[in-house]
Amino acid sequence: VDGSANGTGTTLYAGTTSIPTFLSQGTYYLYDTTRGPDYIRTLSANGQNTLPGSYVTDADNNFSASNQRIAVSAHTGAVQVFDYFKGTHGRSSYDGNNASITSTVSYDDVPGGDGYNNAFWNGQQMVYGDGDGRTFSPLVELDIVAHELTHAVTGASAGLIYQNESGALNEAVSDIFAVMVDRDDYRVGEESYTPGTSGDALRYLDDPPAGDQPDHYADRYVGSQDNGGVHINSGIANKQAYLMMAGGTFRGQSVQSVGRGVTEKVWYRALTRYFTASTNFAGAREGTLQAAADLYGAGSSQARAVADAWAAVGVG
Ligand SMILES: O=C(O)[C@H](CCc1ccccc1)CC1(C(=O)N[C@@H](Cc2c[nH]c3ccccc23)C(=O)O)CCCC1
Ligand SMILES: [Ca+2]
Ligand SMILES: [Ca+2]
Ligand SMILES: [Zn+2]
Repeated sequence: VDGSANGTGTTLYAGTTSIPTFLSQGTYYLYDTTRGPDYIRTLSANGQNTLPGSYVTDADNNFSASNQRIAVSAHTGAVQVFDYFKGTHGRSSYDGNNASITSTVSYDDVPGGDGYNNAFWNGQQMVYGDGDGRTFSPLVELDIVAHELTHAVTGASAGLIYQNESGALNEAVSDIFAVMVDRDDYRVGEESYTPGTSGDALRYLDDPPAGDQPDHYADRYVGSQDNGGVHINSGIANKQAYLMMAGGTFRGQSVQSVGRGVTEKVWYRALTRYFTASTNFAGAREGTLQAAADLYGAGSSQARAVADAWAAVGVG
């Protein structure tokens, strides 16, 4: 699928003269067999809640209908995130072993009513709602796809338990790699969040409080909502990563910018080699410091930036 804006897509069967037996000749699918996994594929639940749903097809490979464009967005996003983890981190799919990837769009509309206002990784595949048109338009933008597929990477590596501090770290890892893939901003959800309002986003790594999140450990949520605030306290680690990327002086602590390239390498190495299921924010500081020491040396300016950014958000 070339994923061009007008929704055309060329499904690739490179390397195979015949297509998978169950796909019909002369019909186009969002089904990519060219990157290592047996398939990266995108289907539709057609508003129902049965997964994985049915293939989204087109006769002339011009996926221009609105339902097709939604599917193309999720599909090209999945391919781009696959390419990111492979190209930048040498990871072949979310499990490092070319696991196939399935996405399903148009999940679980309210019967005769609004689209589902969320998206998720269910342990096996990515699932996207069409949104209600007020809070969200279809949640298939690149940074949300990257957020969801990163949950799969986390699940196949650190396995950070999805509650309290380890859950907030799980969430932050997904937001951090969301902004690494969707490289032109530090925000998550800006394309699909509140279609009637421009300039806002679901979350802001540069300014977590703009998304009702804390940006300092002293302000962490300690209640039981949202699995102990996993989408709330992620703001603390999100801000730490932002300060590594962009630098700045925050609450009196100066941090030297190391850029997105160093930040993504440090956080990827920490996630895949040092974080475990129960890693909390203190553990995340240790893991990112160790990763920076491995990559650049314990006394390096990069390691210093990691420590300063954690200090700025009140950890360590
Ligand atoms: O992956 C995640 O962390 C979120 C998964 C939420 C979910 C979990 C379990 C079953 C169903 C849905 C989905 C996203 C999320 O952050 N959801 C938040 C914010 C949100 C989206 N839609 C909502 C509707 C109502 C309330 C909050 C929300 C949440 O579920 O809290 C990630 C990027 C955008 C959507
Ligand atoms: Ca973004
Ligand atoms: Ca908006
Ligand atoms: Zn998440």
